[in-house]
Amino acid sequence: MNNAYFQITQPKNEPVKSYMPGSPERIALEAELQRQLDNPVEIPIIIGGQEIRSAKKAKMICPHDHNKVLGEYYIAGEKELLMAIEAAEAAKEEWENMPWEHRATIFLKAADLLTGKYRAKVAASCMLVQSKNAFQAEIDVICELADFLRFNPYYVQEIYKQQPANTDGVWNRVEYRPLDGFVAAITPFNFTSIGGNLCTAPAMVGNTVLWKPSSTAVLSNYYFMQILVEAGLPAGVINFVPSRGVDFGKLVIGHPNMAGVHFTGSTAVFNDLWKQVGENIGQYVSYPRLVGETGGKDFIFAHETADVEALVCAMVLGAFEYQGQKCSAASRAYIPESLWGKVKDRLAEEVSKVKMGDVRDFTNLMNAVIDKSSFTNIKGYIDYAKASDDAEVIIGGNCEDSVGYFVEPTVILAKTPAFKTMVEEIFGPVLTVYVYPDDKLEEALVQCDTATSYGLTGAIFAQDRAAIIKLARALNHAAGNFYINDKPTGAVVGQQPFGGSRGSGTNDKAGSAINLYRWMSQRAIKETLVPRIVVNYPYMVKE
Ligand SMILES: NC(=O)c1ccc[n+]([C@@H]2O[C@H](COP(=O)([O-])OP(=O)(O)OC[C@H]3O[C@@H](n4cnc5c(N)ncnc54)[C@H](O)[C@@H]3O)[C@@H](O)[C@H]2O)c1
Ligand SMILES: N[C@@H](CCC=O)C(=O)O
Repeated sequence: MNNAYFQITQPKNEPVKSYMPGSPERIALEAELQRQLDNPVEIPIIIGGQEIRSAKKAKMICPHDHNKVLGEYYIAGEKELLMAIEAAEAAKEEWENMPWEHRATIFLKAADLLTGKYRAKVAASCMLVQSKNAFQAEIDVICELADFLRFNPYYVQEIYKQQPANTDGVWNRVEYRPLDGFVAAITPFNFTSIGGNLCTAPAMVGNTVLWKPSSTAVLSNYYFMQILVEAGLPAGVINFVPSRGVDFGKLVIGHPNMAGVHFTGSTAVFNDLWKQVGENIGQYVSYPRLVGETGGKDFIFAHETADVEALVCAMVLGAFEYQGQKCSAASRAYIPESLWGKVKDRLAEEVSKVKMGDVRDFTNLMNAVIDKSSFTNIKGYIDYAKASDDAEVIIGGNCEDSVGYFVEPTVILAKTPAFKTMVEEIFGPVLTVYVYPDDKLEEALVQCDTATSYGLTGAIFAQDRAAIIKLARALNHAAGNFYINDKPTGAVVGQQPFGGSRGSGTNDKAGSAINLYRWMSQRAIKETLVPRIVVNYPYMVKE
């Protein structure tokens, strides 16, 4: 065997393309959107490198035009899930023994395929099936996903370099083994990059994986799976199994060789998975690693010295980009009374300019929410606020689902800081504002810190440095991603490692070394060069 130390150079973030009218990327994307609309597809399950067609299928539609069918996908049932476990187990030995630089190359190549020849295809699929505008699709499934694929191998390399100290005559080494079993990656609808990261991060360090994508994101997730295959991912390393959550839970989560859960989604589902693991705890070969990034009730907190224009811009983009369907979306704001008049007028003015509709109209900032049940849930919160004496819907509030699942950007003014929409995650374009008296800053900070069970993202707006320090301290545990004079969304891999604590997850920071450690199991080796052969301690001599 030839040996050498290889070096992945520190990656750069994938540049975000502009999609200006007439640009090559815009022309390619528009053509691809039409091509996918005209050509419905059929998506197989992928197990052990084979395309599998089960007895059950479901339709994929455009949320902004729900009569438009993009195709169908096959649903893995009990038989297919058991096959996938077998395939992951069969692929494990060869995969974990592959030299790491060869494993890394597969993901680096996938990034280049994604940002190169498949850019338009994958971006268009994400726009159509998840109802994202061109910019939101570009930052998600192209740039962020490529960043995960390039930064994670670099972090793996930096981890593998870490070695313990030696003493005279002893060489201490640590090896970074994959986990002793397979990993279950369960992924949400809202970010294809998260789907791609959750299955590839454990695989990069030698694990094999069952990937359960969300039922409303199968199309874009599948196109990414195809890229991994083209990049050279061996059969069985990642098995693509769209399936019902309950089936996946029952068969996969409780399996004795299940070594880790890599989850992103709602807090309730993660709690349920954790309980299932607890119920099966005596059965596992190893204690499963549980990594979950979950819900949020993310805040913007303004101080009386805040720059109103910057604050309003952050409120609009933070709350309404991608229809508020980001775990990081601003969904509650605390505004001092002295600024509220101006903030309210400017907010109404900016929201009135926001256009909503089909993703093919590039002048739309907003599109549809993901599905009927999400639409009904969001509308329920808005109707609750309309009917309540403790709140007033001051902007938007209309919902219309005859063509697509459209919810207007909505602002609710809450009279109490514990009003339902100030506290519960809605996951839609609804921002609730609580106006606090300027002389009650401390109380408002305590409310912001303690009102919800979450701790994901939050932003403060202030120009006074002493105020920035005070607010940052008071909200120390309220957010795992904390922003000063910026919106609480849009974390970039390699710049703002992402994740929260409290009810928002295990804070194992997606796109960072911390996350990758969770998929490794160290073996510490002590090698003694010339072993001792005398049992007695040196002082056990006759004087
Ligand atoms: N913290 C983060 O980084 C982050 C990022 C994105 C989304 N989210 C959160 O995700 C949620 C929105 O996404 P979603 O609607 O896809 O979430 P979800 O919890 O409904 O679904 C997530 C995944 O879990 C699966 N699932 C559902 N029930 C299951 C069960 N019983 N057993 C196994 N799997 C099951 C779903 O099919 C899906 O694949 C929001 O709460 C949002 O805040 C968090
Ligand atoms: N990482 C994304 C949020 C992902 C959750 O939905 C952001 O920072 O806005």
